Amino acid sequence: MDLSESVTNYQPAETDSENRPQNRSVTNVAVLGTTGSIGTATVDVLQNLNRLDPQSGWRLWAASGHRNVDGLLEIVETLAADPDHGSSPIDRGVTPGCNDSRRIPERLVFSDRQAVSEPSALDRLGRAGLDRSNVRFGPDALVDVARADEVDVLVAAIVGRAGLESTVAAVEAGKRVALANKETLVVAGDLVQKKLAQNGGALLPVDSEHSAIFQCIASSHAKPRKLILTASGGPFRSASKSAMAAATPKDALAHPTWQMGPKISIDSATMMNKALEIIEARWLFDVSSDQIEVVIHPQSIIHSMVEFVDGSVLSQMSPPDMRMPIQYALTYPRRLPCPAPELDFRQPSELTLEPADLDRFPALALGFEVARCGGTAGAVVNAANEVAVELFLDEKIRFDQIVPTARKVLECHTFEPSPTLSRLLELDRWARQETRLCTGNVD
Ligand SMILES: NC(=O)C1=CN([C@@H]2O[C@H](COP(=O)(O)OP(=O)(O)OC[C@H]3O[C@@H](n4cnc5c(N)ncnc54)[C@H](OP(=O)(O)O)[C@@H]3O)[C@@H](O)[C@H]2O)C=CC1
Ligand SMILES: CC(=O)[C@@H](O)[C@H](O)COP(=O)(O)O
Ligand SMILES: [Mn+2]
Repeated sequence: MDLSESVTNYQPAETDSENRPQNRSVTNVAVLGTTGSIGTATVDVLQNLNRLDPQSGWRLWAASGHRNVDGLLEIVETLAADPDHGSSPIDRGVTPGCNDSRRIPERLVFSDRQAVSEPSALDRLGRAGLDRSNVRFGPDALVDVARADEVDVLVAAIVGRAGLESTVAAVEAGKRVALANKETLVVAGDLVQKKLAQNGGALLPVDSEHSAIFQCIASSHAKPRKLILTASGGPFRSASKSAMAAATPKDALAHPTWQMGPKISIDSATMMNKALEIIEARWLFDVSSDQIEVVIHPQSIIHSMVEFVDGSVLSQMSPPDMRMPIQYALTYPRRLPCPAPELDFRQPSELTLEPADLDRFPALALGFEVARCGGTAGAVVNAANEVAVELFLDEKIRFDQIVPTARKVLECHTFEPSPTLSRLLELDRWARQETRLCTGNVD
């Protein structure tokens, strides 16, 4: 089944409500990775939708954090004080506000058990109105949330391979998944696509480039001939190789246009982010690697482009603010006012496009190769990259060692074309160990 078709054929929220338990007009959203950059932007979108969406109500039914206990509790406290959160439009019309218990997420997951061991954290949970029975610990609790009957939409906002199992569980349960966690498709795109076809859910892209492509395809109802991914070029777009070799974590984290978590910020600096996005696009839109191009667009206004068979090219533009693609994945096919700023074409501005430098950014060739190979290649490169990024942030390797290390680990592995999920997870563990070994960082 063509995934782009399954995405565009997805039935909108109006028809969903008939099938929901108790005919709820409130959409229950589970945001995994709530404390992160995408997670907090999603909470802002939900609060805004409750103020503006006359057709439905939105509730953060489940939230998760890993280490940032205070951050998660602050989010719970903010929502508990928001009279619109969790209420349906009927509640808002008849009795403004909703009962307090619905403002508080029904499930709170701390995926790192150790993070909540202090008594002060447990006290604060109680003061926020959380019943201890609603709080779960450990990675298995993420999977339970992703499958829960009450969940209408899962926002997959955990960073890295750690987001894989919960995203797969939601796909298996036939949920609408708003996918920020691109690593899921990098590691297991083929398997996820097959599970999606079997279970009838929907995978809606949150990643800005893929949301842009999806918006172009959805509005033209035609199959694309080519996908043109835009890349900002990151903080080292014009840097020399020697400057990149000497780059510190602080230099590399300073993304010119986007505010993002540390791992994706380093990926943008090496352009491994674009490599991961090439692989993500290959699986999400069921195109071959030959149908994908990358072009540098430093302003991050054109989020990507699609070329059709007649040579027409469509692009999607908006300011660099993730709340727009997040909201579209939640409300598709409806468009609603969004808290993100607007473009102002009355101000002088420049939108430029330039070719990518494959020599200074070897990640791009690696991305195309992995997208072409499929099989076990994505899991291995992803794991090696995740470890190499951590090592760079800990100042154990240089910036310019990240991508060559990922390639080296890929070349050390024996390719398998049709791995199972458990085999991919085994290779993920192997590649992490191999990365530490080949960089001399074994504990
Ligand atoms: N930020 C952006 O603008 C964009 C991000 N994306 C993708 O979205 C995903 C999230 O990115 P971003 O929000 O920037 O990342 P952040 O680092 O800001 O947030 C990561 C989230 O994942 C949680 N987390 C970290 N490790 C684990 C783990 N082992 N198990 C469970 N949860 C964990 C963190 O919890 P805690 O903080 O509590 O430890 C946090 O909630 C990534 O896959 C990224 O590539 C895609 C496009 C744009
Ligand atoms: C916001 C988003 O989608 C990021 O993936 C962004 O694309 C990163 O910017 P780069 O283009 O520099 O990788
Ligand atoms: Mn992106």
